[in-house]
Amino acid sequence: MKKGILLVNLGSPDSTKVKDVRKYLDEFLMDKRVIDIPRWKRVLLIKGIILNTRPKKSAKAYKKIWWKEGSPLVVISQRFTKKVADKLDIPVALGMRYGSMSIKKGIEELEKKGVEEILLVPLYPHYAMSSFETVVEKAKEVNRKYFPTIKMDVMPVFYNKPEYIQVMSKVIKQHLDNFTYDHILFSYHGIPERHIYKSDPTNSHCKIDGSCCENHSRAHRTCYRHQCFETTKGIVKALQLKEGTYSNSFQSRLLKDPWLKPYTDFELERFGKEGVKNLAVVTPAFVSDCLETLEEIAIEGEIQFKNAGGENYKHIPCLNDNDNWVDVMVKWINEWIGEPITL
Ligand SMILES: C=CC1=C(C)c2cc3[nH]c(cc4nc(cc5[nH]c(cc1n2)c(C)c5CCC(=O)O)C(CCC(=O)O)=C4C)c(C)c3C=C
Ligand SMILES: [Fe+2]
Ligand SMILES: [Fe+2]
Repeated sequence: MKKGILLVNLGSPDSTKVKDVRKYLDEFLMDKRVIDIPRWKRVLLIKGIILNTRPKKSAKAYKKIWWKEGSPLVVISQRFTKKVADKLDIPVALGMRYGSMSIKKGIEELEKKGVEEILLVPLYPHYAMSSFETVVEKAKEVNRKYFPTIKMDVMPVFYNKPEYIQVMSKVIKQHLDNFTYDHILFSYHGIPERHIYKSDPTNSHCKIDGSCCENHSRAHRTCYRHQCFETTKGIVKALQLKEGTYSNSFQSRLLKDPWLKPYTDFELERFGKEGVKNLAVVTPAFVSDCLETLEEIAIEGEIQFKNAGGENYKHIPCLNDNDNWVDVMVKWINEWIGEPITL
């Protein structure tokens, strides 16, 4: 069977125009795995309230970080895809969960090249129903509906894989060589606490307390909080970071329900007030820089920290199209080519 690879990232609006941002947010926020409330309520909330104000605010934020080639997330994902493709003998395509570069177009591209078996690679290190799961479910739906003869495998999450920890640690180390830090903040994209309970297959393990994420459980296969903590632990071990010089937080909240804590913006302010002078922030939930890292962390985060008394601030870039990261992805793909994953 002829094999091919489909890399999938989140996607961005087509431009920074309010109408394009509204179209993108409409698709994104109407996803039942992102805003997980009954459909009629989602329609009222998203189409009736959020889409009246959020697109203007988000468009303003996108304008601050947009590149002349387009959205950083899309451009970086394209560069990464090209580098991966150049190192493989099989077709590699890129699709996005939301926006015009759809998963369907990605599969079509592979089908035209005669691909009969696809490895789907969600470009998320951690499992969340609003990231990894929605990509897999969408790809399966498109697969069943439009390409029923194509076989599809899924690359699992890689939050604790030694190669990912190693490449992340190397990038962090390189960026810290010329930055003397007092503290490193590991800021992960947040999710509503409710999503953690919903993704717990045991219905009883996850309590979002001080210990559940430490106690072994099969719930951790789908526990975003546990997986984020494991990524931090792996990097801390690899870089031999000292206790008390690092911590975790969760960013990018939307709406009023409780999200995973502590919240990044509150932590940035607290650090500034409590006398941390030199702060480095790393964002391991994102493999590519995007609105949430370039605007929320690199621009707004620095302002929040310095306004509270901090002095020096550094956002460590994501893996992006780093050559070592490309090699890691190529290694994992080659392992699949040799021995397909059966889920
Ligand atoms: C309930 C809302 C949201 C959940 C849950 C959520 C989870 C989640 N998101 C990412 C990765 C990214 N999100 C990005 C942007 C973004 N996220 C939300 C909302 C939720 N995300 C919104 C509304 C937006 C759009 C911008 C805005 O209006 O704030 C991005 C950046 C996209 C870009 O174009 O650069 C990424 C990447 C993950 C990994 C995740 C769950 C773990
Ligand atoms: Fe998000
Ligand atoms: Fe837990």
